[in-house]
Amino acid sequence: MAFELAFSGTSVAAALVALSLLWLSTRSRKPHPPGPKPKFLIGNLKDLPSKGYEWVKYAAMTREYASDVLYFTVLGTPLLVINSFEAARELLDKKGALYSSRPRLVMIKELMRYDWNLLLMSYGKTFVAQRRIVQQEFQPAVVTRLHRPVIVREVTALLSRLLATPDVGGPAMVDHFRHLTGAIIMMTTYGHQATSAKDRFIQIAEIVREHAESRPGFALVDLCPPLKYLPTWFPGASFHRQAAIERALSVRMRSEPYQDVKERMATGDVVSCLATRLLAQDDLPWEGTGLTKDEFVRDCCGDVYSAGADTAIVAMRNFVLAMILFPGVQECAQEELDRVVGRDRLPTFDDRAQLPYVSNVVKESLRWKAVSNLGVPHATLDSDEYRGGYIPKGTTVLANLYAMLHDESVYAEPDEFNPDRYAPTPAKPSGEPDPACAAFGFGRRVCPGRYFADDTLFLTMASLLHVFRIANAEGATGPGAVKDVHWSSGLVSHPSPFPAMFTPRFGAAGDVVHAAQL
Ligand code: HEM
Repeated sequence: MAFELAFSGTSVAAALVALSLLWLSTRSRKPHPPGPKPKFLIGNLKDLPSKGYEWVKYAAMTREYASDVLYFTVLGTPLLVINSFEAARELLDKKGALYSSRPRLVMIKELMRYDWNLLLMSYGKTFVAQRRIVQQEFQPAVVTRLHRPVIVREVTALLSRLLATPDVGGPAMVDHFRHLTGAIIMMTTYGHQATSAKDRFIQIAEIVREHAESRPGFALVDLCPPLKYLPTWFPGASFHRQAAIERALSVRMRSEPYQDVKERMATGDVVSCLATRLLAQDDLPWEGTGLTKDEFVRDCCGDVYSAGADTAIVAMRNFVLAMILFPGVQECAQEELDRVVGRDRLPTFDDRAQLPYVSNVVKESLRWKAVSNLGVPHATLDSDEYRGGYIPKGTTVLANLYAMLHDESVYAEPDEFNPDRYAPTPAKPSGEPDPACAAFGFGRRVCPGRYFADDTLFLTMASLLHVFRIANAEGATGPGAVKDVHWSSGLVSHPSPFPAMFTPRFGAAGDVVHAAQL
């Protein structure tokens, strides 16, 4: 594990004293779930997988310790890693009330003051109130009525941009998808039309999101919280300066687009969006949160971009990669689209029921490469027991979504991209399980944006497949057509950049897209 902070001998000494006390206070005589034996003071610090692909290494440890849950202590902090659907259902779903908090995360939440954000917020009144609002706003009926028209418009705009620049290098592809998801989220949340991926609000949100997302919980101050009391001038306490910069950015991220929509409301130049709807609502559950109504609405709006933009971009990039590497899948999906949609219009949401194969491509994209391999860490609100193993209060819990979505006993040949696996067979009348039951997390923290995400992914993937043949930069497809793609660690696993080419599949493709834009 790479510490992200510089630290001096003095701060290490201070940390050691604090750790000894912590170590003594957290030792338990009860047996914990299986895992490597902890060492004095540092616990299992050296046993934790590092240097990338941690999810694969945790999955391998499950075989080594013959247990689907693994227990570690890291500098006094307990950590539980869940490697199977069954254990995730037992603990995170069925005992949701116990497993629904988030870890302390000193650097991000206490020093960067990102504690206003739902994704990282610990259980409490503000969490319950904010979660209710975000959940209501992104439930299926609201997504269908309010958000689908925005998705349709922005997906059509993406097709038009790709017709103009069919050959997209890795970074350009990210920009195309960032423009798409950013424009959808900025419009649904603030009624703001983003005209490029360089939009000012998208840019600020991106910087903040990148900082918050990169391996939260693994800065030295997270592993040894008493370090946060070191004065700013103290050798090794440079994290305070870093946190101050990021704190200011985080304030801008949630304040500037919100201020902007309120100014537009004052002049009457505004379309209905999350901010206007919430501000007009009399029964918002903000009381008891310690915030004013204005601050509460501002924070609910701020939640959406930070949790929703990058996740969808990564799912889309993984899909493009799969379409290049598995051309047979691409052809089957295009055959279905030609049959159901024809070649004189674009696919719509109403077509979905007649497009089972394309719908299964969406599912398989979320399974083949999980957007968030280790999910967002949960934390226990009280002690618990699982198969005789004691799990203390305050344990950080990682759900290894990769291990669940690549479990060979659940998904045959899990590394293959095979949408047919979801089709019913005599042996498996319901097909293999829908990966949504893990890809979007668990229990009371399950992703509230999952229906919105599913709609966005369906229309984007169906439309790209309908209009374009997707290939590598030389126009080739098949195994080996893209080499050396790596996935990053962190809350979201980004693939490294790879080039792709989007070539119109039929002569009238441009006209069809143009007609849909009118
Ligand atoms: C492919 C797209 C997406 C994936 C794979 C995804 C996945 C996830 C996962 C794994 C979690 C953590 C769940 C847990 O802690 O157990 C989560 C949380 C969350 N997601 Fe998504 N998400 C996606 C898109 C979106 C979108 C579009 C939104 C916008 C509304 C959104 C909003 C949220 C929020 C607000 C949370 C925090 C919920 C909480 O902590 O209570 N997500 N998502």
